[in-house]
Amino acid sequence: MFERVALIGIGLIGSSISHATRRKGLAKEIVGSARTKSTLDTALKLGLIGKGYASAAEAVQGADLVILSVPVGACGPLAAEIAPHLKAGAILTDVGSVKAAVVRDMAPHVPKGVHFVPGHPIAGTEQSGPEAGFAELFDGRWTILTPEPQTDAAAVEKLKDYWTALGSKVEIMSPQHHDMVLGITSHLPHLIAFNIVNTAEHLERVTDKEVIKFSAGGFRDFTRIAASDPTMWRDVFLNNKEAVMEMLRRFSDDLAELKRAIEADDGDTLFRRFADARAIRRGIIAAGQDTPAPDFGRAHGASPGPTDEESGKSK
Ligand SMILES: NC(=O)c1ccc[n+]([C@@H]2O[C@H](COP(=O)([O-])OP(=O)(O)OC[C@H]3O[C@@H](n4cnc5c(N)ncnc54)[C@H](O)[C@@H]3O)[C@@H](O)[C@H]2O)c1
Ligand SMILES: O=C(O)C(=O)C[C@]1(C(=O)O)C=C[C@@H](O)C=C1
Repeated sequence: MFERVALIGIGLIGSSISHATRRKGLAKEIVGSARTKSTLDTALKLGLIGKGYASAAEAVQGADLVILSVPVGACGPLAAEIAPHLKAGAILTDVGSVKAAVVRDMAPHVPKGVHFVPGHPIAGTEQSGPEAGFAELFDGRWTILTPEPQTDAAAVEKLKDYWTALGSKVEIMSPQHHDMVLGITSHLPHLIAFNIVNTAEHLERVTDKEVIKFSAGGFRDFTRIAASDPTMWRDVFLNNKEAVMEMLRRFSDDLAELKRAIEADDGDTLFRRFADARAIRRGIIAAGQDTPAPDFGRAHGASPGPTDEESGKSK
């Protein structure tokens, strides 16, 4: 499908794209760049890229597909850096979890003749780094593309075909709609997980370690989500502020209703709200949308990559 694919950023998503691209033979050559030499060395050692470059500007030269797989906040500065080096006719895309801010930050740098088609695979795990990726990550999952209406239709179609070949189902929507939907289905759940794990940790000091010792399935599921990369999620919340604030307002209203029901011994309201939620979960399962992607990652022996803080990277 492509002569030369350039991966800028080779963490969980970049490395999974490489695995899935090679699984289907979708590119003659995959090259890449990473921010640190150790990531680049690992990517070369694992065969994720055939050639590694010290800078993104060098990596994109001659590529007919360029994919930014970096934290959302890094997309704008990287677009500015690579813009003069992009090949005419190339497709430029990203995989960021937020779309309106990425379009705002990247689009002004994209040269005429380069087709910018923003994207977001709704598939991931709590792991990060080049060793965390696996070829099946996108199988049966959605990828959302958010091109401007005036974007070259053939370029959009080609990227759609590529994500389909990587295993995804593809849908096209506006960046703003994407950010509202993901605000409630992905961003708010992560905020709640980060918060509940921290609250429990603070409580642990009071209850002398019992919170962790006796933690059951419910809390453990939250700790998996809360193990996600802090840099990635900081950038998500800084860049999808409006939608997340709106969803938080709605969430707080619903939580206040539950709180009032508990205070008032109102069992009917509690039962109704819990039954509604249970029906939604059962509907998701019936629709076959509860796919076990995170377990694939664990089965492949993935381990959490170092956080930027742990590896001493600054932002
Ligand atoms: N993890 C998920 O579940 C998931 C799912 C879908 C989309 N995404 C999105 O994909 C993107 C990448 O996430 P990931 O999970 O692969 O993260 P990751 O931490 O595994 O990899 C990120 C890569 O970007 C590089 N990087 C970080 N800061 C950079 C900078 N300033 N300039 C250049 N390179 C930089 C890192 O060195 C690393 O190679 C993010 O935008 C994220 O929102 C993540
Ligand atoms: O399964 C997980 O670990 C994820 O959090 C994946 C998840 C999600 O919320 O569904 C996280 C962020 C992405 O942008 C897309 C997918």
